[in-house]
Amino acid sequence: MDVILIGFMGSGKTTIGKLLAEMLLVPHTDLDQEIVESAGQTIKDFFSKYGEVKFRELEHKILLNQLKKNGVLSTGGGTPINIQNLEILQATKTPVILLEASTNTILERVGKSEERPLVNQMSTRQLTSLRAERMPFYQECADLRINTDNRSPVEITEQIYRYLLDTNQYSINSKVKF
Ligand SMILES: Nc1ncnc2c1ncn2[C@@H]1O[C@H](COP(=O)(O)OP(=O)(O)O)[C@@H](O)[C@H]1O
Ligand SMILES: O=C(O)C1=C[C@@H](OP(=O)(O)O)[C@@H](O)[C@H](O)C1
Ligand SMILES: [Mg+2]
Repeated sequence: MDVILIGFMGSGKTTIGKLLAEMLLVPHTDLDQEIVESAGQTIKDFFSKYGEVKFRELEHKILLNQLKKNGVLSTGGGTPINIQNLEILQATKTPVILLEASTNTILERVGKSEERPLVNQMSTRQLTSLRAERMPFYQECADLRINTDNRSPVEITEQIYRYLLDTNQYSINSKVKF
C-alpha cells in the first residue's frame, strides 16, 4: 500500500480514502468492503452471527492480503486495536495517517448509522469511552494526525496530499511511491 488511513468510526477513513486515491491516481481499497465481499454478508450480519472476535480474525487475515496491493487503504475503526495489526502498522514503511474527530462530530456523522454494530449497541457515554480507550493505539502507529472537525473532506485530502509530496513519499510523475 502507498498510504494507510486509520481512526475511529466516522472520522472519514472511507470518504477521504476514496478522494485521496483519486488525487494520487492509485486504486482505493476499503478493508470493510473487502470483508463484506469475502464473508458474503454485511458487517452488521457478520457481527450478529459470529461476534466481534471472529470479525477481528477475518479482519486480520484480510489486512495481510491487502497490504501487498498498491494504493490507498482505508482501515476499519478497530483495525489497529488488534495487537498483531498494530505491530504491522508500526513496522510498515507506508505512511499511516490518523484521522481524528471529537465525540460530538462522530455522533453527528455516524450516530444514526444502522450498519455499524458498535454504534448501535452503545450509549453516547460508552462510545466516548471506547474512543478514549482506542486513541493510544492509533497514536502508537500514526505518522501524521489530522483533526477533521469542521473541515471538509477535500481540505483534509489536500492536506494529506501535500504531506506526501513534502515528505517525498509520493511523486507526481511516477504515480507510485518511491
Ligand atoms: N470531513 C467530513 N466532514 C463532514 N462529513 C464527513 C467528513 N468525513 C466523513 N463525513 C461523513 O461522515 C460519515 C462517515 O464517514 P466515513 O468515511 O464512512 O467514516 P469512517 O470510514 O471513518 O467510518 C459519512 O456520511 C461521510 O459522508
Ligand atoms: O470501530 C470498529 O470497531 C468498527 C468500525 C467499522 O469501520 P469504520 O471505522 O469504517 O466505520 C467496521 O470495521 C466495524 O463496524 C467495526
Ligand atoms: Mg469506513
